[in-house]
Amino acid sequence: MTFSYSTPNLENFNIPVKIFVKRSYPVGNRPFFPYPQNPSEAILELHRSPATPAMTPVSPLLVAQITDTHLFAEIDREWKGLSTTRTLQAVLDRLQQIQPPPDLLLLTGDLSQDETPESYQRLVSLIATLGIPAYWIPGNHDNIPVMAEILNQSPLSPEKSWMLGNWQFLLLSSVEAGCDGGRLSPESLHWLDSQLQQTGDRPVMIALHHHPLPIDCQIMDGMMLQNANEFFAIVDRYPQIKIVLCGHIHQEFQQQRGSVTYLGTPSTCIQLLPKSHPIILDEIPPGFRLLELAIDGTWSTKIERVIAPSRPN
Ligand SMILES: Nc1ncnc2c1ncn2[C@@H]1O[C@@H]2COP(=O)(O)O[C@H]2[C@H]1O
Repeated sequence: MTFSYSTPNLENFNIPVKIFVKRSYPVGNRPFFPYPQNPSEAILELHRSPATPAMTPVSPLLVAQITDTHLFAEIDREWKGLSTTRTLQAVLDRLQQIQPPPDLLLLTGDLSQDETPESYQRLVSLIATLGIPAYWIPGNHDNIPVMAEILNQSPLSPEKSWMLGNWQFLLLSSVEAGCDGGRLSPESLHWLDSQLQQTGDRPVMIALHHHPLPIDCQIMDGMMLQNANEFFAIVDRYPQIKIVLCGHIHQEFQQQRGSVTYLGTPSTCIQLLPKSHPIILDEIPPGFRLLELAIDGTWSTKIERVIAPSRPN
């Protein structure tokens, strides 16, 4: 949980103070220390220890990834037998139960199925109920100009590079116009490299829609990141990169490549059977990913799945 304060009493710090309160929510198996849950206690703590760097977080971050929501303009319109709005709602209901709530939400593309302003507007309204800062990247099903115009309202942010909890987050657009497969343009690869040069030795998480590693599914692998080798050539030069996160594959995936763990995440709607040829729909319920990121660069993750009513209750 993050409390942000900028008060007259803290003028001597001369910067807005972010206080990271140790959480007790056990995503992984690490024990957590008790710490004030009340912002005023945390402020007192800071006053007592002015030598403590004000921006130094002391707690792991909790990040939630939701992906491939495939929303339509119409709430009850179904895609392959599921109302994508209702399955997303079930995921958000579960996220709302998590206490303390996640520190940030990553939306990793294919957010609309019909590319309508209404579908993106609904996404904003649904996400807003959580009150969690959210960041997004497009997928191959998205209409980037439409989404960029609508997904710029609080709590959604247009930022694609930021630091939180000592971690650097880099969100990459891997969409190639008119293609289902992904590609990082020369400009995007250059942008990634230049961002990484500025991160020092802070741990880094990169997110992009398309999967850079094959998942042993012929059709999906035909739509993976087409120039993954150019991506790896950069990633391999920065040992501080810990995690590369993707959507697109509608299934759980985890594979190590060098010092980096590549993670794929279930969609909030339909699921694909891993290693299926051709593509086969999986009966397993929709889901999302939680990641806990510690200040020292260690991390843990898990998938949660939710049972979603396909019709209104
Ligand atoms: N988040 C991002 N993902 C992919 N490419 C990016 C990202 N941010 C910037 N770029 C690329 O970097 C370029 C910088 O110059 P431009 O803004 O003209 O165009 C930008 C994109 O091509």
